[in-house]
Amino acid sequence: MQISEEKSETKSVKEMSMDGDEPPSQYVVTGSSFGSKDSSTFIPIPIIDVSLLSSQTQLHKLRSALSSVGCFQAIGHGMSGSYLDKIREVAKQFFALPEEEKQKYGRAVNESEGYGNDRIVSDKQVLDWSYRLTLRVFPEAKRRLSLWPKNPTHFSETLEEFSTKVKSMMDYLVRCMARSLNLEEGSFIDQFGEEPLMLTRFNFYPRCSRPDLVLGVKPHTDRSGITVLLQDKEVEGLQVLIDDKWVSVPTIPDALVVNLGDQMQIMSNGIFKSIMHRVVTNTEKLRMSVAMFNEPEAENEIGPLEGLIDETRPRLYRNVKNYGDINYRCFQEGKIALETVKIAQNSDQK
Ligand SMILES: O=C(O)CCC(=O)C(=O)O
Ligand SMILES: [Fe+2]
Repeated sequence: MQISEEKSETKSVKEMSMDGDEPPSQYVVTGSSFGSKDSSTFIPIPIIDVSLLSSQTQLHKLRSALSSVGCFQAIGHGMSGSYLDKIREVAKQFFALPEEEKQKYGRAVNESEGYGNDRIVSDKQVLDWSYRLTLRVFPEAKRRLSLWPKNPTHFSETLEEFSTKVKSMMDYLVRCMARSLNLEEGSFIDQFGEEPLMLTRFNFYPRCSRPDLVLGVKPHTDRSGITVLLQDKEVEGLQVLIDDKWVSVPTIPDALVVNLGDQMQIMSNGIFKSIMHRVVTNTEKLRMSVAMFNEPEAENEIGPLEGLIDETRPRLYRNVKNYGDINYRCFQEGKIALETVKIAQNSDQK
């Protein structure tokens, strides 16, 4: 089997994109899961100024954003627009390399790190119209440097610096999230353990002739604690599900999108919401994004914080270890991971 898992007789997503081909059936999303964007209602995505999170007003805004929609656009995070452009440029240079060059970092079958398309787990799986380069950045000792591109030459150095900055932003945000709930600021961070994980994913979405049928990424929630996403500077594509409507997340060049992931939903006993999101394709322009995910150490047990459980809000989730594995198994079985760790509630407790 080929490393990329694409059969040699079939065209790659990139070739189909360039030729404007009708996408093959494996990429076509059918049924109600596709939905359509409801453009009749405008639902703004909250904007939070990270530099102001020492104030109660901004903390309140953070809590309200996370407990209603589960995402926000972060500004005032200390990374300038020109710095973020440098990251976008490195991603662009990598994806522009010839396919053989990128395949030097190809994801092996059954591995999650490296360059390639979807990991294929079932015949019925609908494929995403995208390419990704996934790399673990923390803990440092677990980096697989053989998969870190040598081309462009400053790739590793740029990724190292960016992930260090995003890590400290994430740690700060997770502390602020605890404070926004009137908890000790280390309450969530403690559950991440001594050596929390952090993963980067560079996403590349070629043009697609049928955006009405094909998604860049299917609807999902992130398995992370939180996710920080650098969007394309110009091309929109990310949509979040709010009140059953798909809402586009506007591109703000200097902002970083913060999505709450499943593990923070568990730790916050369901107060914070892990946001359902997807990426749409378009006929005109290719799109790129860089996502960073933090996660508790696999062997650390996580669970709802005691301070967030009482008679009016009973414990919603059991304690779990290695949620990443649970999430992956559920994906293979077509189950929703968060549902499998939920504690059944008596109706009189609700
Ligand atoms: O490309 C995007 O905007 C989002 C990507 C995403 O949801 C993911 O990588 O988990
Ligand atoms: Fe995501």
